[in-house]
Amino acid sequence: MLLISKFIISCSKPLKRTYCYNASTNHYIKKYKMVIPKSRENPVIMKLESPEFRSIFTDELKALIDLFKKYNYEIRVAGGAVRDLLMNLQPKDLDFATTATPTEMKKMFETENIRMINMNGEKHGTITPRINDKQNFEVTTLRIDLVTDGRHAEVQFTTDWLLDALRRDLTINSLFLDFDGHVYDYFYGYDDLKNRRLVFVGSAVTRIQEDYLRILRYFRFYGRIAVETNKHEEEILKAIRDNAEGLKNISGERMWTELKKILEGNFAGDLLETIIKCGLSEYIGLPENPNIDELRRVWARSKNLNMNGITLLSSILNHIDEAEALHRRLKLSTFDRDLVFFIVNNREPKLHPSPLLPYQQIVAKTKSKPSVIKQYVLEVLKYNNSPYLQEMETWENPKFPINGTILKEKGVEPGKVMGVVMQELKNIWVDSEFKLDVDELLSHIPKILNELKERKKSKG
Ligand SMILES: Nc1ccn([C@@H]2O[C@H](COP(=O)(O)OP(=O)(O)OP(=O)(O)O)[C@@H](O)[C@H]2O)c(=O)n1
Ligand SMILES: [Mg+2]
Repeated sequence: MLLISKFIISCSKPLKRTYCYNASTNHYIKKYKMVIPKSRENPVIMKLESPEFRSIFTDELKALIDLFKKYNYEIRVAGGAVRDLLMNLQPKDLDFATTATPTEMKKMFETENIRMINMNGEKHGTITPRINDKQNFEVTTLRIDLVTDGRHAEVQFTTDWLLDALRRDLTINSLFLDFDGHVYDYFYGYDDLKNRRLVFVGSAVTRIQEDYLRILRYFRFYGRIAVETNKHEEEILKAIRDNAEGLKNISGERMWTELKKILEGNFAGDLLETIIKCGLSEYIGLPENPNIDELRRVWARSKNLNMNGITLLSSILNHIDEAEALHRRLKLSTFDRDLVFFIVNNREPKLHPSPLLPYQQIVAKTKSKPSVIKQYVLEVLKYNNSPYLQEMETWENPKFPINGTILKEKGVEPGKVMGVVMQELKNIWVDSEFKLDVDELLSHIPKILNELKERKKSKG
């Protein structure tokens, strides 16, 4: 049933606005109060004409724009892509906002025989048409988030661009761009972008309580935008500290996606320290007593080495149990999980006359993927700012001179036994610092086979 609801909107400006909405949710919301921060009377602030902007106009996008025009709906680029274009960056992905409701969009695309994919977003207003079987566009109806539990929102569709800007996290992410290049900025996001100032739209507390992941998004964008380390507005840090617990219900995967970007961005060491100081550790899988001194050391010596996020994060871990706890909370990928374990186990500098040899031996002995283990070793060398990093980068794993054919000729039966013999010979070769030749290696076969027999016997 379609209901008309009245929403009272109070502003920080003297003006008081009343909005009427076509509400298609199940609830009849009698009164909805929201505070509108200081906003621009005329939101169009400039006309963008950069090469990056021109480059978004694929044939598919042009077809999409024509379609919305034909049906009289407004559509604009929204959020992060506008921010990136204003910084003369090529946006990674384009999000679109429209005045058309999902039902109206579906009808339009069906009439025009345009396929829609991934209908999961419909509830929150997102429809994804695929044009010319080539390009997908995520188009989301303008909305306000009515009821939020810090993760999910119950939404109300609207045709008011200002209200859609108001539900967004940061002012720099609350901009719209039409296809003539007009930038719409209600909450002074462009000024903040120019001043490299990172602030929430209106109240930081409200925005964070709508979605606690925004705490981490804040730090991520700080790394992207700010020019100076840790110049946060006190009100924002307070809002983060006071709402840290909200992160407890956010999924590990989503948090790790954000945290990894923070750790690989600008000011990563300082931001991680701030994150810890704000009391986020216990909710995001970090140790209770993180090793801040080691974090500072690693950051100071290795910040320019393009470390994997895991490498910097490892510095705060005191022992392997803390790496396990981190993985339990953040649900790391196999690569990241094994990397954190590898670093914690191998970060003590190895004392050897040929400093790289112990690492090269680890790579050469591995049963799985030597190229992956080499990457792990490179991360350990970055962690320690080792002068041998470059040498290790160019080092190639020497080719093991024994293969299956040679072993077969020597009478080793194929299958499990051959696998064991091969690995044993490889270990002997690696321990000889890659020096033993084929004949010297083959002379070890009888001993290995004997040991195998003995082992079998003792197992019974
Ligand atoms: N928790 C979130 C997630 C997203 N957004 C809004 O949705 C837009 C798109 O979200 P997303 O693609 O996740 O982020 P981007 O800002 O586009 O950043 P990125 O370049 O990493 O995609 C954001 O710009 C912001 O306006 C938000 O307000 N709150
Ligand atoms: Mg985006």
